[in-house]
Amino acid sequence: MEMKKTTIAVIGVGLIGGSIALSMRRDPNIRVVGYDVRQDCLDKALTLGVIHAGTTDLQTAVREANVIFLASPVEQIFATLHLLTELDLQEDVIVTDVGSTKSNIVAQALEVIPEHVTFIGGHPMAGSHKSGVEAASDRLMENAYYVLTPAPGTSKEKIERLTEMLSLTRAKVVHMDANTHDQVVGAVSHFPHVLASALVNLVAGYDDENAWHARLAAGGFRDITRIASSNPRMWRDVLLQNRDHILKIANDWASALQNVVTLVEKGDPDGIEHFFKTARDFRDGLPERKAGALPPLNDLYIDIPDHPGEIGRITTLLGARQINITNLQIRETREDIYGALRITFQSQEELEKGEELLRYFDYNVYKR
Ligand SMILES: NC(=O)c1ccc[n+]([C@@H]2O[C@H](COP(=O)([O-])OP(=O)(O)OC[C@H]3O[C@@H](n4cnc5c(N)ncnc54)[C@H](O)[C@@H]3O)[C@@H](O)[C@H]2O)c1
Ligand SMILES: O=C(O)C(=O)C[C@]1(C(=O)O)C=C[C@@H](O)C=C1
Repeated sequence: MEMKKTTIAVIGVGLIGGSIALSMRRDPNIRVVGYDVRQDCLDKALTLGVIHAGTTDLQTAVREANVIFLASPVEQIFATLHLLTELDLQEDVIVTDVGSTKSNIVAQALEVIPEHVTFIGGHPMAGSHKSGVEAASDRLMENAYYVLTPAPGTSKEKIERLTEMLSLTRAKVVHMDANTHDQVVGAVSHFPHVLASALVNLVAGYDDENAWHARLAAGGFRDITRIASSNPRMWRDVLLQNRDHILKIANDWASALQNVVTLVEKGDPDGIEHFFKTARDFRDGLPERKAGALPPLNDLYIDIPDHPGEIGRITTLLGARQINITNLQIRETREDIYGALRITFQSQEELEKGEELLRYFDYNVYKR
């Protein structure tokens, strides 16, 4: 007898929705239906094999769904929650979201969602400064934390069902209340995006006066500001939704900066060194994502400009330094976007050597 398929609806088939869809597709008994306001996003998702079917009609997308993932920008998640109240849904459906903020979304969902629907807030702590389904990957969330923020009283069985389904992402699912999530993630994700963009804007102003700024911006500036290339609208929404925590963190940040200014004004070498040392010790002690239960990934992703000969140049550079690779895959080749090359190295050590080398030659490289 054929097993009944589980249907997943992904609302917003971009970077995160697409990555969820790809992970869910690991299970042959899951059928993934994508909904997006943009037909071109659905077309790309179908071409890339991210979803089984796509529609711009929300009712069609959700009618058969057992689990609905809301994966649009945060402001649109609110709008979709409202729309869902007017649609036919399965009796035991689970609705979850992937929004970067949680308190307001969870509060809104509890207010509007009908009783037969279970809402469980969610947020995968993995992503990229890139947007769109073409950047989606079934490995994006591997070994990352995936936070669920079930409201008190949520059915344990439904939480377990969603948790089991999320094991397909290979992320580590953890639970916390929405406010704790917003405070912690405000500090480790939201506010860093503010800092990165503020620093870039400051330097851009200096660069207007003296164009050497952009030219001399090397590894340090690029490392700390990578996330300033993220989607401005997404971060606009995040800041507005996490207002109180952001304001508190910004206040603490201003005091922290003032402390350094005072040390510099006083010319206090021990204080300055201590400032850098405490930061280094905490940073070096951060748990590494690769240290999960799964074997480490030796994959490196490289953005390749659409110039002839770029892939040959990359493999020649690696070969000349005897850096061994075991696999090479062109992830996306379309006229309208850059290609992304995935290189699998023989070992973690070779990956690190390759990464350093390619960064030196100005390639935009990243690990997942
Ligand atoms: N980018 C990250 O690093 C990251 C990480 C974790 C969570 N998130 C959260 O994931 C969500 C999606 O972010 P993303 O980076 O995948 O963005 P994205 O721009 O890559 O994808 C968003 C998709 O939603 C679609 N969309 C817009 N309005 C819609 C609507 N009303 N209904 C349905 N679809 C709609 C867009 O067309 C697009 O395809 C956001 O809520 C964000 O806070 C992002
Ligand atoms: O890696 C990045 O580019 C990200 O910004 C990912 C990141 C973050 O770590 O801050 C951004 C937003 C999220 O909601 C979760 C993860």
